[in-house]
Amino acid sequence: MRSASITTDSYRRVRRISRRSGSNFYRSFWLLPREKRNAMCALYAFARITDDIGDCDEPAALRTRWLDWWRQTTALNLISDTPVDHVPLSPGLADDTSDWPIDLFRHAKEIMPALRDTTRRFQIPTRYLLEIVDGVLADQQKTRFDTYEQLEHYCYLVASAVGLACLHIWEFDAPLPMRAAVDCGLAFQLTNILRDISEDAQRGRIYLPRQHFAQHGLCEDDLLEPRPDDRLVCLIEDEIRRAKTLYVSGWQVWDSLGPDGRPMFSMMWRTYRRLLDRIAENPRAVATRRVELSTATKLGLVSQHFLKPIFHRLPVPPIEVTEAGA
Ligand SMILES: CC(C)=CCC/C(C)=C/CC/C(C)=C/COP(=O)(O)OP(=O)(O)O
Repeated sequence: MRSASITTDSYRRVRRISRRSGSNFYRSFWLLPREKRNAMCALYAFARITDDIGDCDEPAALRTRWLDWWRQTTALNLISDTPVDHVPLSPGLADDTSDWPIDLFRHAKEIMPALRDTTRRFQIPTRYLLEIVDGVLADQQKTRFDTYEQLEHYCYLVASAVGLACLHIWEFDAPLPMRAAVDCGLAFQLTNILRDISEDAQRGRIYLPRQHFAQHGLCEDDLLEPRPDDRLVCLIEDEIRRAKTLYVSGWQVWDSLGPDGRPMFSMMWRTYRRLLDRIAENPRAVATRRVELSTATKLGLVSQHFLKPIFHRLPVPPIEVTEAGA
């Protein structure tokens, strides 16, 4: 197959992976012009597959080997165009790649051409993509954080690095709004951690730092109690306040974006900020089950699509700032 049609086919695959993911973010991709939307699908498919390797039902040692191979494949593909079949297999990985999880080998062959095209077209530093893999790799080795700084570093890798890559696709006015982009990633990831807090705890993963549990006289096992006690609710409320402040700082990304990126950024920000509001409405509930946005809320957010011509001029709703500052 000629290289142009390999790339076209690869974009078809990443669009399908993104569409089928059911992600809260996918709807916002439609606010971008086609070339940028395709690039977002390539980035999303890459992050989705990375996450799926880390979450698959195989022993941690094996997941780590697959992630190592995935990291090396990404680096070699993006930096030196090395075909996926030529990437050496690390010791302990089965030669029969059909036994690999989630069809990893096939996925790699399918998505790398689109990812390579996207990173070159939009000059996305390879470093950000490798950082995303590093975050998921770290998650295999360490499922607890002692301090908030350690949690921040993890969130930087799995979320802020995604945001920094997005900024290259959306286009921004230099200089890169690094602090705001990092805070936005932290805000999203903290929201995600709060939403999934009970599911993750059942799977032995606790992301909120021990330092914060200790401040409330709690230990991590308290997360597994069927009836969350008031101290746990206070801990969750503290994290909600922290996340709200990060959303305000993260919103400053908007100022640096051009007209293509603003609607999508705004919708992503509003979707996850709304999710945080849902969590805040009943912090006790989130300690025992995952909270979702209602279909009506999702439809409301989608309807902003029809405001596209004026959307990029909308400022952040003042209520968000007031709430976060409170
Ligand atoms: C500057 C900037 C834009 C920063 C933010 C970067 C960003 C988009 C981070 C995503 C982190 C996150 C919570 C992913 C979950 O995705 P998912 O598809 O699993 O989400 P879902 O479970 O809510 O559907």
